[in-house]
Formats: sequence, C-alpha cells, structure tokens
Amino acid sequence: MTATKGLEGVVAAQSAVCSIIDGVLCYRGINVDELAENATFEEVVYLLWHGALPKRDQLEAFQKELGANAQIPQELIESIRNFPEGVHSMAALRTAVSSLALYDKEAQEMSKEANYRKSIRLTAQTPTIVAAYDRLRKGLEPIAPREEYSVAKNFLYMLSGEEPSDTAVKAFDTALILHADHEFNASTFSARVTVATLTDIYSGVVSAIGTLKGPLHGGANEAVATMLEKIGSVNRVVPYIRQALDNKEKIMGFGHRVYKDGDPRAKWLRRMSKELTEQQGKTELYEMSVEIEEMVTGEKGLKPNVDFYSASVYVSLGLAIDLFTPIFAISRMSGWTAHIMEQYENNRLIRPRADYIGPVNQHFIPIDQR
Ligand SMILES: CC(=O)SCCNC(=O)CCNC(=O)[C@H](O)C(C)(C)COP(=O)(O)OP(=O)(O)OC[C@H]1O[C@@H](n2cnc3c(N)ncnc32)[C@H](O)[C@@H]1OP(=O)(O)O
Ligand SMILES: O=C([O-])CC(=O)C(=O)O
Repeated sequence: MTATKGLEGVVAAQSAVCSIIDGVLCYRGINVDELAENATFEEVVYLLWHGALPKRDQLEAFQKELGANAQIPQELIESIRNFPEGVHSMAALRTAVSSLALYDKEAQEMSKEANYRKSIRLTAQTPTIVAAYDRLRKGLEPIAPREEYSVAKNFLYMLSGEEPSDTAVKAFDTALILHADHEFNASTFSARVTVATLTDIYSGVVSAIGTLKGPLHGGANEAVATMLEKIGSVNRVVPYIRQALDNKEKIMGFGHRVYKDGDPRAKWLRRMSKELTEQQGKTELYEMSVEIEEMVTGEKGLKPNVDFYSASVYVSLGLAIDLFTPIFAISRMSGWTAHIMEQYENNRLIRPRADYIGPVNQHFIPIDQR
C-alpha cells in the first residue's frame, strides 16, 4: 500500500453539493460568479441545502425561519462572558458552537427533519455567537438579532448596534456567498468523516471549526491581515516578501491544492477590496495587496486564493482581524451542514488505511532494562 501525501487528487466520495471542474466553481451546478453577481446569501444557503434556488414564497419563508432562529440561549451568553480573557477567537467559537448542543433538545435526534432544523439553527446562531463574543470581550452587552434582517445585515448590526450601510451589507453578503462551500476542503472533509460514524451534527461542525482554524486553511485570512499590518506601507512590500521567499516561508493567501490557475473567488474579493478601500480612504491596503500579488505570482507562479483579498475587504469593513476566520465559519456553516446532510443520506464509515513505515518485530522490554 502506498500513500498519496495529503490525499492530493484522491476522490474520496461522490457529492452533488459543489463542484470544481477545470477551475470553475459551482454550487449545485450554478457558477459561483453568477451567484456572487445575482444571489443573496440566503438564496445560496437554500440552494446548497435543497439543490435548487427558492421561489419567492420559499425564500421569504426561509428568511423568516433563519431570522426566528438567530437567538442564542442566555446560558450560552453567560458562558461566553466567563471565557478566559484573550482566548483565541476560533477556540471561543468552537467551544460556543459545541455548547449549543447542550441547550438543544434535538441534539441527538437523527431524523432528516431534525438535522435540517439543526442546520437552520446552526447557520442562524453562529453569527450571533461571533457578535456576542466580540462585544462581551470588550465589556459590552450583546445585541439581540433582529428577525427581519438578513444574515449579513444582522451580523454587522449585532457587532456595533448601528444600522450598517447598504454598501457594507452588500459587500459582506457577497463575501458570505463566496465562502459558503468548496467541495471536499479540509474542514468539510473532517465534518464528513466525523458524521460518517453516525455521531450528531454538532460534533461534525465542531470538527470542522477546529479544522478551519489552521493557517493553511481558513486561518490564512487572519494571517494575511497580520502580514499587511506588519508590512505597513507599499514601499516595504518588496523587502518583506523578498526576505520571506528567501527564508522559504509561505506567503499567506497564495496557492491552492486544487486551483493552479487561480481561485475564481479571488477576482471578486480583489474588486471589492479596491472599491471598499477607496471608499474608506485605505487605498494603501489595496495597493500593498496588489504589489504582493505581482511579486508572489511573478516569482513563484502562485495566485491569490479566497483568503488573500478577503483580508483587506474585512479590514475596510472595520472588522477586527481575529474575527476574519470566525466570519469564514459563519458562511461555511451552510456548506458544512449541506455536506453533513448529504453524508447522512448515503452513509458509509470513512476509514482509510495507513502506509506503515515504522519499526517491525519489536518486543516489550521490562522498564529497568530500557
Ligand atoms: C480557504 C483556504 O483554505 S485557501 C488556502 C489558504 N491557505 C493559505 O493561503 C496558506 C498558504 N498556502 C499554502 O500553504 C498552500 O498553497 C496550500 C496549503 C493552500 C496548498 O498546499 P499544497 O497543495 O499541499 O501545496 P504545497 O504546500 O505542497 O506547495 C507546493 C509548493 O509550492 C510552494 N508554496 C505553496 N504555497 C505557497 C505559498 N503560499 N507561499 C510560498 N510558497 C508556497 C510550497 O512551498 C511548495 O514548494 P516546493 O515544492 O518547492 O516545496
Ligand atoms: O478547498 C480548499 O482546499 C480550501 C478552500 O479554498 C476553501 O475551503 O474554500
């Protein structure tokens, strides 16, 4: 048995949720470019879960359902209030989402209908958790979600308590669409491996959150923002990137396991980054990003992935850097749950083999003879 390192190119299962074929990303067969241009995040979530876009009345009912399920239990708010100071934002999210299961009477209920209801609650409550966490750590009281607001508007509203601008809501909504699903990425795969044991949906999404946290995956958007902060100005880009490349360091936000010719989501975020940084008078952020792209693509042939320009988009929206990966999770919760429901529908335990390379024919040696 020989192993394929990192399972590169291995087709692990069939799925009808999301495809990447010849560098084109589709959700349920619809090009993500069309969705980013025309859809709302709620329509995309419906599409991922139901396999087709909602009709008007279905969408209205769906939006209502999400709005009505966005509240989180007061016990959870008190628990987040008591989290130790300075904990990692993704550790906080992982624990908080895991705790949701403790207050959900249906947590262990495995019917298709119950898993759908839990997917609604998870997708509606995750933004509320992230906003509550951000306010509580600042010594502020959480702001209750408004039932009539979209997921994007509600989240921005719950962070500040102020009505977000239409531009901010639109940009954030598009970012949520672009991050919603991505075939068998690492976090989705861990969710599927987890639930393939027929454990509950909460266990699946908690595995996924832990996986998304890493800097080679979702954690890269925070790492990009930290790099932009460290670089500080356009004229420092070349020496900074030069040194990083010479030291064989990875430049965060570049490269991809599947896309070798560029991530189709990056062009959207690049455009949004240009527009928003101009509006916010933070054009240097965009200029630095473009300069980094030119250098990394020019020297290494590596193209920006979804995490690269999302960093300057989120900075322009005034979001705290360590919320960037939790924001990714807010969106990806829809994809994780779509995949989990698909896995339950046609389940088989996921259990590959290892190519053993350790010692053989070893024997137990009594402790005083070792
Ligand atoms: C939402 C997402 O998860 S998108 C990805 C987010 N992650 C990042 O942006 C982190 C930076 N990028 C990377 O680490 C990688 O490109 C990954 C993890 C995305 C893909 O990894 P893999 O498919 O395993 O590629 P791998 O890490 O083997 O890279 C292949 C070669 O390109 C180089 N390389 C890949 N990405 C980068 C990078 N960002 N900067 C510098 N060099 C890189 C590697 O060093 C390696 O070079 P070598 O062959 O000389 O050793
Ligand atoms: O697919 C991947 O490997 C990572 C990625 O881009 C995503 O999860 O959006």
